[in-house]
Amino acid sequence: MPADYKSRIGNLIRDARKHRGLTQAELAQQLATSQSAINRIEKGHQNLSLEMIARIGEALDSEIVALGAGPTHLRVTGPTTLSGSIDVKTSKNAGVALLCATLLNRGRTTLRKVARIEEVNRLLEVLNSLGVQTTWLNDDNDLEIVPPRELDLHHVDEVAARRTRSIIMFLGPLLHRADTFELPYAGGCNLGTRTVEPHMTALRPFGLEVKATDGSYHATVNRAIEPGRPIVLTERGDTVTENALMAAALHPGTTTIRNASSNYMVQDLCFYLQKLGVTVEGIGTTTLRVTGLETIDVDVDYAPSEDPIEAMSLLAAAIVTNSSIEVRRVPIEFLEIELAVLEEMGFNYERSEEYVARNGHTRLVDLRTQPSQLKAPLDKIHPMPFPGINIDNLPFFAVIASVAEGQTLLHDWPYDNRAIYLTELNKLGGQVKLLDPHRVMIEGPTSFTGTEIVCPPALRPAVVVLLAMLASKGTSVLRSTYVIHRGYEDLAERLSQIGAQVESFRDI
Ligand SMILES: CC(=O)N[C@H]1[C@@H](OP(=O)(O)OP(=O)(O)OC[C@H]2O[C@@H](n3ccc(=O)[nH]c3=O)[C@H](O)[C@@H]2O)O[C@H](CO)[C@@H](O)[C@@H]1O
Ligand SMILES: C=C(OP(=O)(O)O)C(=O)O
Repeated sequence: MPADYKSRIGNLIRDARKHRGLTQAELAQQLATSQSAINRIEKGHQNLSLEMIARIGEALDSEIVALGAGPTHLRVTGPTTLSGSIDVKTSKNAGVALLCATLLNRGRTTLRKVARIEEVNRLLEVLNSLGVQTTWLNDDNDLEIVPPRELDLHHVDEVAARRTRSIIMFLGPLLHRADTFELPYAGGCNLGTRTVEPHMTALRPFGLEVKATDGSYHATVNRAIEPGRPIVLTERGDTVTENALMAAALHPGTTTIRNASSNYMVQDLCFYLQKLGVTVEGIGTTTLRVTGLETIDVDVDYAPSEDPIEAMSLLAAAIVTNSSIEVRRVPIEFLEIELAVLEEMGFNYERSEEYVARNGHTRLVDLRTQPSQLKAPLDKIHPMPFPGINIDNLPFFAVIASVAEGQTLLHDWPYDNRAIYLTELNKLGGQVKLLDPHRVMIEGPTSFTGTEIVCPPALRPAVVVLLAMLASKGTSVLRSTYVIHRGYEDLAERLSQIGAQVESFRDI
């Protein structure tokens, strides 16, 4: 094995091990070898058998070398200047909430222009395993969902379910369909502990009890219990609010939900529930009043709105490459604060008149970015539940701050284990210092230089690395991009259409 191959494989193994949060000694123990052997492997000083590479890949849940239909990677040549126009697609988070909500309806739901992403694919697999028929109708990604008369809750596709966090949103609708059921544990990005306790607070008033054992949630429903007073959420979480809304939608009577999230995906869900005939008042506020129905059996058509996080990603792509592009169909009401901060940092852009999204409610604009000289903001940047900087948009400020003059402090208070992935930018020449698990200090401006990086196991930080690669001099390789496909449809292809040099490949 030539030396540079050994050190490349060693680097991949070291990165994958660190992403899994393992020490060399812990990995060594799993492989029944010594810490010094792992150290030699990672330094590229050790010949490796194919069998050993496969065992390491298994221990790290990351294929180091794949054959045939293995993971996809991206090769990026930079630095790039982007040009032209790009449309924002509909959101992952509304898409998954709406798919779960179709379980409330015995009739047919048609969802328009659904984001065709892996997160949606996993949920479709789970729905199919329950007997739900789902059909992509055309190239516009319109999706038809027809539930069976009786759901088959005994053959849940566990493999698919464990790869998505959204499975947790089956609890709200399913508690009306069965007295007992089991669901596999929720998966998704590796962002630190995210407990289900807030969901229990929201759903206990509907008689739901959940015991977590053997990798599954065992749910039982006591029909004698009904919400007697307002449900007060302990966290203003998006999926928690959605679970409470879905439980309330099939509860005849009025349920009040306080400390509700008023974020974009929650609003899309509320508009869909209204189409189902459910009364929802207070949309866009933190108090929702839902008057549910005994049964719902209607054929409905709904078009979820555009994704503010994808819009932010595309703006960040333009900013980091200092490009003038038009980003169309931006849901401006969910990006206003991000834009205000960017303006403070010196970002120039033009906005079109507002127009209404296909859901008939969300306000959209087209934005034309202009090359701008950015400076660090005076204050730290931190997210808040809506209306605030979106929690999922915070990581994009890391790559934006990297091209701004001065020091920027990002405070990711909600997630215990996400800020660390932003230090991946250092491999491209960035200066991102982890101050503690929640805070990074970024020093700019940076001239990025291309290199090879394994996608961190978190969607937004992985895209942040990709965007920095667009701005990096030379060739970069981003490995194992499934995590990006969880949330973005054809991102590499769409970036290529506006001038990026990105190609997708697999190992042979
Ligand atoms: C499918 C979907 O819609 N996913 C979104 C949803 O996930 P989801 O609703 O599952 O988010 P969580 O409930 O896990 O909340 C995210 C993190 O924020 C913390 N937290 C949240 C709210 C709060 O008031 N206080 C608090 O501390 C939680 O403890 C957790 O660590 O909301 C997250 C936060 O907007 C987004 O990152 C996800 O993209
Ligand atoms: C954290 C995210 O999503 P999820 O809740 O699906 O992991 C995200 O969209 O950035």
